[in-house]
Amino acid sequence: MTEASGAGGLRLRDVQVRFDGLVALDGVDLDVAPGQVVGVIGPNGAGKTTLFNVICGLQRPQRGTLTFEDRPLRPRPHRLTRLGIARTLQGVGLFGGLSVLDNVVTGASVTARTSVAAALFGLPRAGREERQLREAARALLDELDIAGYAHALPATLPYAVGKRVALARALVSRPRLLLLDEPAGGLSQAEVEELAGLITALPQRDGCAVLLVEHHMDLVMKVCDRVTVLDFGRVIASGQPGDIAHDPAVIEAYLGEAVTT
Ligand SMILES: Nc1ncnc2c1ncn2[C@@H]1O[C@H](COP(=O)(O)OP(=O)(O)OP(=O)(O)O)[C@@H](O)[C@H]1O
Repeated sequence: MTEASGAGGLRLRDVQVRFDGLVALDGVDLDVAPGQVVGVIGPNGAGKTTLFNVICGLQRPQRGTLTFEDRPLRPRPHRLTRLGIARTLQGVGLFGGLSVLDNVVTGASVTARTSVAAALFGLPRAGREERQLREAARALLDELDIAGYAHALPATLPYAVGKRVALARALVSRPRLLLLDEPAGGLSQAEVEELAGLITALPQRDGCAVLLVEHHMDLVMKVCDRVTVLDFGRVIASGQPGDIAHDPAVIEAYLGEAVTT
């Protein structure tokens, strides 16, 4: 396990988001070090989605700072991959008219785009990069055990396969930080187990760090190096999963529900 240092990875300090009178995030600090898997949990309405949206650039905080790799981070949803950040969304969110392989390729279209000009004018570099990209996409499908679906359309896929395709699409840009929004939603227990294996392996990919916003407590406790717990927009606990599970404030926030490791 890696200790949180904040250096180099993602760092949020004193982030506040208000919706009219409601404080959705209240002075939130969060660190995700390179190669670390960090979970964000909390009861309904705790601010998890708002926090995810702040990091993706979908929500501007009224206060606070974000840094990534020691530089100020001003995220915009459509420019995240250029910064070395990728995300998967709740549900699946694939392009219905594109094959699985083409869906994965779109995940890299920003970083790998050989300059639109090169593609437009048919320069050889464009073709070569396109081929390399498709090879990388195929390799990812293989790695995620879904190569057999490369030419299928999203509507024909089992739900869990669609989620893997979405993961492949996020990974093809070789992100240094991957944001996962409730990846276990809608999966069976066996599929969650498989997902746990995939997430745990992610840091071996170029030291990719993972921020996991998730309701599924078993998954969080199993795969995370550190966990941050939100309640009413505030961080009420942050630490290793084993400590979090026994933290009285966390147990109270979950109204005594078992937080199991
Ligand atoms: N666009 C918005 N306008 C007004 N209030 C909002 C908005 N988005 C979120 N909120 C409120 O902010 C608080 C935090 O919501 P958020 O969706 O971030 O919580 P959450 O932890 O993701 O909840 P859940 O687990 O139910 O998805 C809630 O009280 C919610 O009602």
